[in-house]
Amino acid sequence: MNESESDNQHNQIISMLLFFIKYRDRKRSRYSKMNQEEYIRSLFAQPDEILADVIKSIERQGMPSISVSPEGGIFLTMLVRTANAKQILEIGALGGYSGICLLRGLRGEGHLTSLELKQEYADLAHANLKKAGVGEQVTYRIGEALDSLGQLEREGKTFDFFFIDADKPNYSNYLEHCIRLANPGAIIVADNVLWHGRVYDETAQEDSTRALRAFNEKIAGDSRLESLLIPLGDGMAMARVKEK
Ligand SMILES: C[S@@+](CC[C@H](N)C(=O)[O-])C[C@H]1O[C@@H](n2cnc3c(N)ncnc32)[C@H](O)[C@@H]1O
Repeated sequence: MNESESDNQHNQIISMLLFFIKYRDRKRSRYSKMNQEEYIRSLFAQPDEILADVIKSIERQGMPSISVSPEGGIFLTMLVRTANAKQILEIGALGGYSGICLLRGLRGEGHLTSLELKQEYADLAHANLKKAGVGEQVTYRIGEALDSLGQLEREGKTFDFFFIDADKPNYSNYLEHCIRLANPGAIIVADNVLWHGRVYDETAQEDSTRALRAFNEKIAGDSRLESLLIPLGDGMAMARVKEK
C-alpha cells in the first residue's frame, strides 16, 4: 500500500466513525429537546393535509392563528365518536379547524351548528369544511353567540356535544346556555382553560384570566355536571351533563 492509498483508507475509517457517532447521538437525542406538548404531538398528530391547508388559509386571510391544537383536534374527534354524538354545537368557528375535527367524529349522520361573530370567518370555515367533504353537515349562525344561543333555546333545539372556543369573558355564560341546551349525558368541552398557566398565577388579573378562573370553578363545582380539566394543549375542560 503506498502513502496515498493508506491516507485514503485512514480517511474512510474516520468518516465511518464520524457517521456512526452522529447516528448514535441523533438516536439518543431524538426526544431530548422536546417539551411535553411536542412529545405528544410527535407521537400522535400525524401529518394532515386537510388541516394543514386550513391553517394556511387562515394565515393567507390575515386571521389570527388560534385554532385548537392538533392534539386537541384529535381529542375532539375521539370524544365525539366515543359519545356517539349526533347533534354538535360549536361556539367559535374561525377557519373551520375544530369544525372538521368535530365532524370527523360523527358516524355518518349528524350535524354541526357553529356560532361565529364574523361572516368572513364563517365563510372561510364553510369553504374549508366543503373541501374536507363535510360542508353539507354544518350550519353557521352569525352574530353574538349569546344571541344565537338564546335563539336556539327558543327554537327548542338540543345537542349531544358542545365545544366552547370563543371570547373568554363569556365562557361561564356559554356554559350555562350549553347545560340548558344539553341532552342528558351530553359532553361539554372548552378550550384554553389554562390560559398559558395564567389561571393559577395569582398575580395575573386580566379580564380573560379572571373569567377563565371563574369558569373553571363553575365547571368543577356545578352539581349538574361531572367534570375534569385535562392539561392538553392550552388546557381543555370537559364535562358530562348528568341525567336528571
Ligand atoms: C379561538 S377562535 C375559534 C377557533 C376554532 N374553534 C378552531 O379551533 O378552529 C375564536 C372564534 O370565536 C369568535 N368569537 C369571538 N367572540 C365571539 C362572540 N361574542 N360570538 C361569537 N363568536 C365569537 C372569533 O371570531 C373567532 O373566530
